[in-house]
Amino acid sequence: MIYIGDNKTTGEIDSYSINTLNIPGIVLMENAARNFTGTIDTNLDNFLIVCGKGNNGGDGYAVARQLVSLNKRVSVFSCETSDMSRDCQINYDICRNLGIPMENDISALEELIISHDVVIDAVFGTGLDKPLAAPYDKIINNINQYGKYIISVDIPSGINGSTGETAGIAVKADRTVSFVTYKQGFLNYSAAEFLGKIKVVNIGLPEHVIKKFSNTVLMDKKYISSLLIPRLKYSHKGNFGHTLIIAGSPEFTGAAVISANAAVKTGSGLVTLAVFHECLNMLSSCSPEVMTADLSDKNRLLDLLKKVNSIAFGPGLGNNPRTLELLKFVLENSDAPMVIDADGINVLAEEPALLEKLKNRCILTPHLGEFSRISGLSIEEISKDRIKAAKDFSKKYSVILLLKGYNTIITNECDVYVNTTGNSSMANGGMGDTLTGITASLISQKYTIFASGKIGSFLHGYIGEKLSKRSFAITAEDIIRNIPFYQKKLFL
Ligand SMILES: NC(=O)C1=CN([C@@H]2O[C@H](COP(=O)(O)OP(=O)(O)OC[C@H]3O[C@@H](n4cnc5c(N)ncnc54)[C@H](OP(=O)(O)O)[C@@H]3O)[C@@H](O)[C@H]2O)[C@H](O)CC1
Ligand SMILES: [K+]
Repeated sequence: MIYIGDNKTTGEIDSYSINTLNIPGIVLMENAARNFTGTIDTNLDNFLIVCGKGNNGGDGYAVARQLVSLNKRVSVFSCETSDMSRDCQINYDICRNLGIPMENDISALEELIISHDVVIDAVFGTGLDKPLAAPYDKIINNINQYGKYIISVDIPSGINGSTGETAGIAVKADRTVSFVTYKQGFLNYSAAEFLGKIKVVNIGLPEHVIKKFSNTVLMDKKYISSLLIPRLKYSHKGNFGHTLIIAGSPEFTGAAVISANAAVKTGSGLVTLAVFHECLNMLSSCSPEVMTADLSDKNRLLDLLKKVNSIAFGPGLGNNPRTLELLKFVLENSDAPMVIDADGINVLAEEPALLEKLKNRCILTPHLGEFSRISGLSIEEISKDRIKAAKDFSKKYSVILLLKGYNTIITNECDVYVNTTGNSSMANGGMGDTLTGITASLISQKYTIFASGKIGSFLHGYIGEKLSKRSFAITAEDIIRNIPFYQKKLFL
């Protein structure tokens, strides 16, 4: 499992390992350097390692030695040769003793970078604490301008590991090999262009140690598979629940159809789509398994509200008083767990008092704009720290919050899960409606609301990613058609 942490987390893990576990810092550094070196393609050669004076630089010197021991050609550029951290000094001295070519004259840097095939950036890691000034601005500019292939140690130098902001300028890495945790700042969209391909490696610490300091996790296939509930041979449709989808309006019948079809394909025993009267004759593209209901028939609706196992509310309903009234009616007459999306969220933003009624029974699935409306925070405020914004909201209202976007966040007040599946081939209308249907369907099948959000977002993005290998744009219909196949794959 990959945990997410900020600069403070690295410091805490470091000091716990050193002071409580009695692992000397130099051992941690050695493990970091060895595991970093292990990720480097064995065909690469001719490395220039650019080292700062802190422990990130120390990692760099240790990597230099590791590479030399693999018979690679290695040179080192030292940004500073005084006032180094203790472990940095030790590894610097070893490099000198081994006779590794070392340079510290900034006027030689450009030529050095040009004459090497790979630059390893070990200037700053989690200790970057101020804007960059000379000579570091020049060093980083040179790396970016002349580096043919750049691998950053822990963090691209110049990026703040906690916030993802740059210190004015930052290394644009082709690869980043990060230690122990995936840095929280990497989730900030502004950091994306600097990171390249990210890999997280351990420094010899068991998972239970890392867990002490982070409750934020990057979901992977193995984790999602561990959440799945196997279907018993003798189960029948009653075991897989009844999902009620309340969605659609004359302009947006598609949203309703998509959610309902996704719920069917995800395996809900029964699915009923409840729409306004004027939409009923527009549902020809609904999968034949979907039952329909007329929202103006209050008795039928009441009956459904009492017996269904989950309710998806919102896609395509319209942001208007009729939707708000309907939401109030649903909340007053049902205790079923709910997925609230799209216009369901928009009307909640108009009447925040209603949020009280969602306590412990609801997952909200806003995109950034919807989240801004319902939380009262600006998009800029949210973007600065999406995890914190999502967690605070979830805590305040006791709801599960699934904040959609590149690196979707799912949180239940204290634990945070980040989903990295999905890509821009899925950036088209109907994707959110699909996720809503999938999530509600999972809840009906006895998954917890939290697990449904996690599995739903992973599965949805996973299908999109797989299909995008052979298709340029992926539609909601493409996703829905492939749900059962990839759901099965997750069980393997
Ligand atoms: N548990 C782990 O994950 C381990 C990580 N390791 C590596 O250690 C670094 C963090 O090392 P640290 O020494 O804390 O910090 P840095 O090396 O990133 O940088 C600190 C030095 O940089 C100077 N600094 C900071 N900002 C600037 C700036 N803008 N301009 C110039 N100089 C700057 C700072 O100087 P000060 O004067 O501010 O003190 C420090 O000298 C982590 O990223 C990993 O790579 C361990 O190796 C193993 C355990
Ligand atoms: K670095």
